[in-house]
Amino acid sequence: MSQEGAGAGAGAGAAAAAGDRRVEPQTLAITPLISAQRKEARHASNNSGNGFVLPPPVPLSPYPMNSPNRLRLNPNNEHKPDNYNDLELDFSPLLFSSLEKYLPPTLLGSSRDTKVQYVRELLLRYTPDGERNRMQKHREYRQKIISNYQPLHRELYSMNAANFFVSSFRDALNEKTEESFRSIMTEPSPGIFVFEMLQPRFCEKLLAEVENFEKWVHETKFRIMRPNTMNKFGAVLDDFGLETMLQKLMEEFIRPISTIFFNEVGGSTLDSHHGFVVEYGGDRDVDLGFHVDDSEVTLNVCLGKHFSGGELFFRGVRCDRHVNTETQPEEILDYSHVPGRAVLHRGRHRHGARATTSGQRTNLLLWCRSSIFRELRKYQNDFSTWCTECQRERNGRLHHHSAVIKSEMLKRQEAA
Ligand SMILES: O=C(O)CCC(=O)C(=O)O
Ligand SMILES: [Fe+2]
Repeated sequence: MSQEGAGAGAGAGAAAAAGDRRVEPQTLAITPLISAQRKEARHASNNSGNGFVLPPPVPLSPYPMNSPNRLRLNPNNEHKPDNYNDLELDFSPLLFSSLEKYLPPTLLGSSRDTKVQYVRELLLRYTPDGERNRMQKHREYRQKIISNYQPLHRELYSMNAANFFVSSFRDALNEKTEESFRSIMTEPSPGIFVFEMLQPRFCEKLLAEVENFEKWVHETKFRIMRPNTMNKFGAVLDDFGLETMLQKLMEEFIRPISTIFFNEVGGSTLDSHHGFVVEYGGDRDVDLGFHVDDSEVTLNVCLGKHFSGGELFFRGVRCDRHVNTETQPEEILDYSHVPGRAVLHRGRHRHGARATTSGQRTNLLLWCRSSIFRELRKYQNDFSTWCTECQRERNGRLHHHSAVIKSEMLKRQEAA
């Protein structure tokens, strides 16, 4: 969660607390390649000034410089890329397939493994050291958990729509049309969608699995990372083996919905996620402050059990620049969780959760991200397609311009 929003106590991104294995897009910036090449060229022509040519400088990079992997400038648009979705990769599978057409021609026909290795090496070269270390540490952390923790319900670890979802949700997802989605949803406030999603049996099993994991953590005294810096309790599902299932949940179920309702924030290109549960009541967290999520689209489903309180409160969608601007009355929405029922909203829709006043509440959260959207966002400063405040500013500018034009025209008419 980003540390934003009035009164928010949120942390600087879940990545910091319980990092996502996939790398954020900023690590793929093209600029370092250009400057590195320039530096090389400068060194190559280095002359000591006394007639002797200096030996080539020792490369400071830990990566061999003899034959660095490169992409072609002109893509081969005829090439049909492989699908990498089923692989456990440290970068988004979408990156591998979309970069494939830029591979050197000799590699285009090679095995998936060869291509993965080539592209991975290339991506790692542009990943800053700190980020690379963090990724490596997190990989080791997950590996340690997965090789020691014994799951309670193995059937949860691979996607099984018939056993996980209620039939109305499955039917709508078979059709994938706006009409079919609207038929199972309500939209109590613009951009907040509510629908029945999880079967009670699935919720029970997932709750039991989380409990079992926490028991293991307690018994082994394993120090786990919490889902984000705001929640002291809860667990990252991706860290104990549920990553593949949750990635499928995002790609096959949430992305089609987001393509229709959240296209302007990368809904159709969601390619990584952070999946976790939050736990309130009893000796767990009480409430959650006002914040925005580190996601483009957030899925929040209540798993149970019995509780009172814990309402979600929403206060309008804002970009970074406008995150602390005031709420308009029409942006206020309070929502009460119901087990099995999902809420889907933009990550930038400001929200929080009120105190769970009795019983216990556990919710499944899937923060869905789009690396392409994040990359493009860096070059923009007007987000009027989704930020209400940018929209208001834009309307103000348009209004002003048309008023100026009108008065100019009047002046000219009077003068004529
Ligand atoms: O407790 C809830 O339902 C909200 C959780 C949430 O907003 C989050 O974890 O980002
Ligand atoms: Fe949130």
